[in-house]
Amino acid sequence: MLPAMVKLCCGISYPHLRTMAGLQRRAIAAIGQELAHMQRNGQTQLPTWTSHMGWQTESSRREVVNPVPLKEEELLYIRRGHEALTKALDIVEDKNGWKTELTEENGDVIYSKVSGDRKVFRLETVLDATPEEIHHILWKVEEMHQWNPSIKNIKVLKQAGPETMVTHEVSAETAGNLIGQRDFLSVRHFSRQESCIYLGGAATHLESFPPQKSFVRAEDGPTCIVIEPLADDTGRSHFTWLLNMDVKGWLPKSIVNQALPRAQVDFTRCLRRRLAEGPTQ
Ligand SMILES: CC(C)CCC[C@@H](C)[C@H]1CC[C@H]2[C@@H]3CC=C4C[C@@H](O)CC[C@]4(C)[C@H]3CC[C@]12C
Repeated sequence: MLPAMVKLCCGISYPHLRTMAGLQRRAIAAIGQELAHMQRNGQTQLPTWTSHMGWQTESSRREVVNPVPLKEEELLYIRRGHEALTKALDIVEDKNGWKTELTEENGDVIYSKVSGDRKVFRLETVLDATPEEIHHILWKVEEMHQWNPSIKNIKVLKQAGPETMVTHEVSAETAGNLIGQRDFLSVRHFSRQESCIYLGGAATHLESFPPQKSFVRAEDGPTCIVIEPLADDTGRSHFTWLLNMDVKGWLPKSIVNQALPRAQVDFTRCLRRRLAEGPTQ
């Protein structure tokens, strides 16, 4: 029944899909990835025309020996990851209403705007590394505290396929951090469209990991990082990062709205330094 429904929907929507642009395309790509997962696990068969949509995931292109079927719960996290990414891209791609918050000498520019009930920040900069190199470092979340003093510890609690994970993140209690220590429970998801890399994330819940007394649980997201290669063939990338965070606790908005763009600049400075060190095994 489900495969038949999928086929029917695909057939009806094909002409519309071909004429879509921008964000709509990305949303469709996200749905496509999910279908690709289902297909890989033998849960459904896609019609042959879908091969034109670029819906194969990186891992489905590789030879999978003994693929482990994804559980219901894992599919749920993958869906949440997609959703977070799509929502965050919606925010960054809406060009209206942004104002320049700060401009750094190294080229970082942070823009802000009010989205929903809070201010969100969009950092734009150029990094001296390829999207692959940046992604490689950012996806190894458990190593992030080694090069970034604003992070105390990150643990991967669940892996849902190769592109999605649930993580517990603890920020550090550093002198510059006016907000204080926070912990986060997030779903993190990545997707690749040609040479661009998209990292999305949002706060989530795990019954086995409720908020703890020792931390104020903050909520990150919907958030995203977009990494695109520069067109000039220099191996550099354009880096866009949407910080959309509810830090919780009782803090005046003015303090929070000063600390967040600072945290973004600090994080990016550390990322630059880490990239300059090159790959480590
Ligand atoms: C100001 C205080 C409360 C928070 C400061 C630390 C902030 C900047 C830290 C805490 C958790 C961190 C995130 C943890 C995990 C990831 C996933 C990774 O693939 C990209 C970076 C990203 C998205 C980090 C960005 C920076 C981050 C949001």
